[in-house]
Amino acid sequence: MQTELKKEHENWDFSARQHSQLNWYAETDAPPGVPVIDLSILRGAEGAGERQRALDALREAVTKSGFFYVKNYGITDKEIEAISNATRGFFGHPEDYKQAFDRHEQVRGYTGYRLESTARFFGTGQGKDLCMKYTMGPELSPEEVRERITSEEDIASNAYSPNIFPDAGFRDAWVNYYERIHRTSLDLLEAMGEALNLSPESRSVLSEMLIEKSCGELRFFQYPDVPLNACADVPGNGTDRMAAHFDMDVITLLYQTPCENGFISLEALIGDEFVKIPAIRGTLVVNLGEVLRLLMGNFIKATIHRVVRPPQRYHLGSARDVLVFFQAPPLNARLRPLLLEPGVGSDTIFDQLYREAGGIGYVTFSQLRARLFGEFIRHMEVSDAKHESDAHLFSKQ
Ligand SMILES: O=C(O)CCC(=O)C(=O)O
Ligand SMILES: [Fe+2]
Repeated sequence: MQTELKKEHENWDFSARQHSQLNWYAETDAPPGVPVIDLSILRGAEGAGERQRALDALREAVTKSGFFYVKNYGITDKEIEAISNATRGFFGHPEDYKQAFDRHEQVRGYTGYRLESTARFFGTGQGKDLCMKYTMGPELSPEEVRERITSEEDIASNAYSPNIFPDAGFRDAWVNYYERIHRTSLDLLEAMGEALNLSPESRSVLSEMLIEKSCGELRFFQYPDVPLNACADVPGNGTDRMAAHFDMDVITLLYQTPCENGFISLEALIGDEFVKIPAIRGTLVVNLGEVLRLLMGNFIKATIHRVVRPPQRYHLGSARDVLVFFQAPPLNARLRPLLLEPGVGSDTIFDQLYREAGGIGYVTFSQLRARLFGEFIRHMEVSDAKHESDAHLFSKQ
């Protein structure tokens, strides 16, 4: 089944892998300002003193770098391997088989290699995302979807488009991981409310986002080895595998595998420098999204990040997989400003929407989302062809 693609792209590997065997970085490799926070301690495993220290580290991270790692988050290698290996196996099928599961216009199912362009959406740089993708959203009953949809824009948002899976085993692995990672995101948000000393009123606004099922998306990206001719140090080439952007969600939980050759592809803009974020064994990379930054009046950081191509000497063994969960509130969530310490906060798009809402006293996530995405649609007016000018570098390896 896998020979067709393997012939075209000799270095593409879709085999199942045991994650304990990968070439991981260690906890001591975490860059300065990006701490490794133990979720079991935040959940109370080692008493109040240790818990307070973890909360302090969390507060520091979310207000300064906007990036941190979590360990001991309670999802096993077996669960991660189940979703990863099922999806790698799927990607190994011939293109016409995979096309039957392509709903990329609804941000569901299969999205082919170099089909999406983060550069195009954000207006940052040029080129396509150098990976193939698979996506699921929340599994909701028709009634639950009806409750949450309040406008035409909600339907167009595709937040509740139906999921599509190639088979039952694949679905089980995806639904299991979705539920587990969603729970983890809620625990982290709860801890963050505490770490930031939010007022009881604000904690209850936060939990409004927490208690209902989110409209978050779970995506798997497989980035194959970057072809030699497409590497970052070949004159005239772009340098991105996924262009610089911030996430349009509340919180992002990302599991990345290390490149076999030690290259580090993910980078976060901390201060005015892009800092390498290595794949550390047993951790998730967590960053905060634009929605949370707006709700918190700029108090926390929605840090810009990107995925870069290796130089030529690192092209072999530069493949990496990413399993990323974007947590977002339900579209009908009633958002209100989060009250921070006196003197903190600024005039954001959210504050403006809230003022416009007047006596209603809330802004729905649907309204905020429409305004936010509206900001970016204009970049999509730039022709797709502009981002295809280097397509010839990727057709064969
Ligand atoms: O591939 C990665 O490591 C980053 C993915 C990412 O930032 C995103 O999908 O928003
Ligand atoms: Fe991102």
